[in-house]
Amino acid sequence: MAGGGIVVQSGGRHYEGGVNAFVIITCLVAAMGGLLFGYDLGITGGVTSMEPFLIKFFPKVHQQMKDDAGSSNQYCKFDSELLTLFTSSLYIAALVASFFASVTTRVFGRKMSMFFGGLFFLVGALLNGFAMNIEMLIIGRLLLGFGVGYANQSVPVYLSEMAPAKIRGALNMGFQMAITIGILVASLVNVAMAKLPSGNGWRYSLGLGAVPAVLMVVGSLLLPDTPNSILERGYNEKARAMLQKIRGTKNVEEEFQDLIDAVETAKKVEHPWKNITQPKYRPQLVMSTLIPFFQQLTGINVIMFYAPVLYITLGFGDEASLLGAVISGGVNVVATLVSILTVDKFGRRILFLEVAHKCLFARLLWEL
Ligand SMILES: OC[C@H]1O[C@](O)(CO)[C@@H](O)[C@@H]1O
Repeated sequence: MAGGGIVVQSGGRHYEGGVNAFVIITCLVAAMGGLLFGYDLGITGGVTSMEPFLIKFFPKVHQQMKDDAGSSNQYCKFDSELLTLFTSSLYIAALVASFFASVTTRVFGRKMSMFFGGLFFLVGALLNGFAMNIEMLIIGRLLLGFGVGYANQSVPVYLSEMAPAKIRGALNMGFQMAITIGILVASLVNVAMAKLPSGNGWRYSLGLGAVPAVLMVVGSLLLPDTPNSILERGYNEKARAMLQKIRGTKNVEEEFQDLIDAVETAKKVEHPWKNITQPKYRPQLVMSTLIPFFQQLTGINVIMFYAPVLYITLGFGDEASLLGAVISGGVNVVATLVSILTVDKFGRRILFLEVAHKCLFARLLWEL
């Protein structure tokens, strides 16, 4: 979901400059972007399985659950379009926002997009945490979706452009790692909050997302725009000065020249959409669209969104279903870590083929 950034590949060259304060704050803000995406994916399943939440906003669903309590038919206990709209409006809003976010990211820079992303996350979390009615819940959730759209466009591009070449790959994978940690943290928060005797646990679960959102807003204000983005907008000298600043050295000529070459090459492409549909680019087009498409179509987000609800409909108790979500989230974190640690050893292709087989096997098992 990148926002059209220009990333220079070092091609084995060793540019000067390493990890410094800019890179560290970049990682922090990026981590918050990933964490918030994961947190908002993972939080609603647990919240919608909390009784006080259902009683307040979805009394009919709660009543239906009570009525069905003794029945062996566990199917469709949570059959409410409004309830599923609350959860899935996140992705609908993210989809819409990503169109605007790509323009903001290109025209106003990555920093601006990250700032907006953080702001959407913040207001969305507050609205949800203080929700008095369903409207506040859904509007809050839509704003969180806008946050996802903006953060997913800008953060990976920002990371790629700020990171020194030698740690660029690792940092990019760190974004996915942060997503999975966010999902796991959400499920742990739900386990703790469901136990609050006040019955207000759902408010804390939904509202706690405001904490990383504040860090993201403040962090993105502290961060500079990337040299690539400044260059793209035509300010060459400013871009060079910024590159020197973030790399902590005056000796950046080689990297700067590569950036200029990349921008020039990008400018020469007159009809990018027409070009990409040419037969010679078919493999790139197919891979860049169908791989993420099918990755989402594996149904992973049914698990991430609804794990506790799924476990409840399978007959688990309230606490066991929240713990089930912790286990799914934990496996997701471990699997991501294993792939980060092994990707360079085995190569992307082997890992990809191995994962495809596992997904197929798991789907077959599920259908049975
Ligand atoms: O780790 C799984 C998670 O990662 C994503 O695919 C994002 O890259 C989410 O859609 C999913 O919930």
